Amino acid sequence: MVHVVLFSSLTSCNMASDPKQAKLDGDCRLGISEDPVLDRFLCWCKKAGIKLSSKVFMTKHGTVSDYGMLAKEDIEEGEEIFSIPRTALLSQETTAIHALLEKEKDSLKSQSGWVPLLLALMFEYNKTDSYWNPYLSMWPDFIVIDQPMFWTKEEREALLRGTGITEAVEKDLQNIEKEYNDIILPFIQTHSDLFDPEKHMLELYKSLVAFVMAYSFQEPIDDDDDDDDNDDDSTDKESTLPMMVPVADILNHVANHNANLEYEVDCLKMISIRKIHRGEEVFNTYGDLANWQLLHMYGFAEPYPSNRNDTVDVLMTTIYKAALQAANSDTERSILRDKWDLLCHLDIASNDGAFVFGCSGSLTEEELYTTLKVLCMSEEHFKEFKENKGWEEAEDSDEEVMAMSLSNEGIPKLSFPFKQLLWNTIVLSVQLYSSDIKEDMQLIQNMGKNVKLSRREQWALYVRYGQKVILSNLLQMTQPH
Ligand SMILES: C[S@@+](CC[C@H](N)C(=O)[O-])C[C@H]1O[C@@H](n2cnc3c(N)ncnc32)[C@H](O)[C@@H]1O
Repeated sequence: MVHVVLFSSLTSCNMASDPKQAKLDGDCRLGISEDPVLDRFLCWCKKAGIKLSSKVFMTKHGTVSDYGMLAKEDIEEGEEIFSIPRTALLSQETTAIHALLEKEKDSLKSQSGWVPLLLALMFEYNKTDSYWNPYLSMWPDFIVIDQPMFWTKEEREALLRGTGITEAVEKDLQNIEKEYNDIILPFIQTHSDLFDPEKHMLELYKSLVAFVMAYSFQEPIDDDDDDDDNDDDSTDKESTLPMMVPVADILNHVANHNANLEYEVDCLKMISIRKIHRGEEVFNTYGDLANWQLLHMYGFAEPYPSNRNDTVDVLMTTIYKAALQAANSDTERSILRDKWDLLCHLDIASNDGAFVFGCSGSLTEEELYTTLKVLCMSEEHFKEFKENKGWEEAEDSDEEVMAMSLSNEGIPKLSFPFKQLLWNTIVLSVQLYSSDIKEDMQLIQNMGKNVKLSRREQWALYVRYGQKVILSNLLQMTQPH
């Protein structure tokens, strides 16, 4: 059962554009705070129809990071903590320039799919009388998050080499610049009555991208709806539009979260998924994210070992490299090249893909199992495999068997050639980092004692160490006797 505890209805709200003025209009607020910017936002929330349980409050004090939400009374499992009507969501459909964005939609298509929302944010942010002003004013200039894209290249190399983040950031930076020059700049120059090209610079755009990366939401696609549509592929949605969800985006994340966002027809609701005690922070989940993904997109990582979703990516090309290194002749190397090309052709492996390992084994077991099997198979078997373009109905293509074989229980029981290849692959992967596991372990153990680290160094350490622990366990499991 859902218990709803709402603020009693208060007097009408004067949306003062001066934050200090809002303090005087305390009656209209959806809660009380000592922060005039937050007060003004709370006032806006009430007017926008957002309902907040009287058992919680928003604050910058006592949270894991800046704004967050704390419980001032115990909250039972299944209680509604707040609800947001869909009209209070900021997206390309609710911005004042939605008609223009719709008209120009073909020229605004981009790889990220974020361009219309980013333009909406740019427009609303600079419009002093924007309906969304009290919301967006919470993050002046959007300079809030310290994602690695804002670190120097040298820092990224020194702290994050081997983690997968440096490559992801390089791609992001290239895409941001390309989208800005190819799509955003021509658009704002054409619409100079709405946008000031002097104000809308690449640097602001980069901060906005970072903001959308860390604060926007994407409604999950309902698989049941797809099933109901059964055969009609034309109705299949690839993804939903990104949007800003005021109040929900105040919540911080931990893997062991205590609340979940539910998407209903008219509104979005944050519901507690277990008892939250008075004084505890209300935590949402941003997804089952590994520490490297949290640092890349949100600029933080969970302290080791609290992130149960932690994973490490092993580059697919590393397994190929390991197989080539173990080959004894040009003929063997040439067969391996054929095998690799076929795996890529069949979309089982790729030159920029990765095998993912979590705390209990492989999370990409189908790809890994097939790759191990093909790379280790005899020339005759490979000929057959090639002629069939894969296995039609091989006994061990069964998903459960593969998952079992590549779990932490299964890996030590793999055949010798599989284990040997996996071991060689992990040895090469470990070498990609700029520090070894012992150094990182000592840093973790001495943090707060004789070791003082900056925030960036700390986050990077949690990412590296978590990954190295998974790799080191894999080394033990695959150790050739
Ligand atoms: C959706 S916002 C949450 C609200 C944010 N704390 C604020 O003050 O605006 C996401 C950002 O909050 C911070 N954050 C969220 N969870 C965190 C955590 N467990 N530890 C440290 N920072 C966190 C990160 O900076 C992240 O990019």
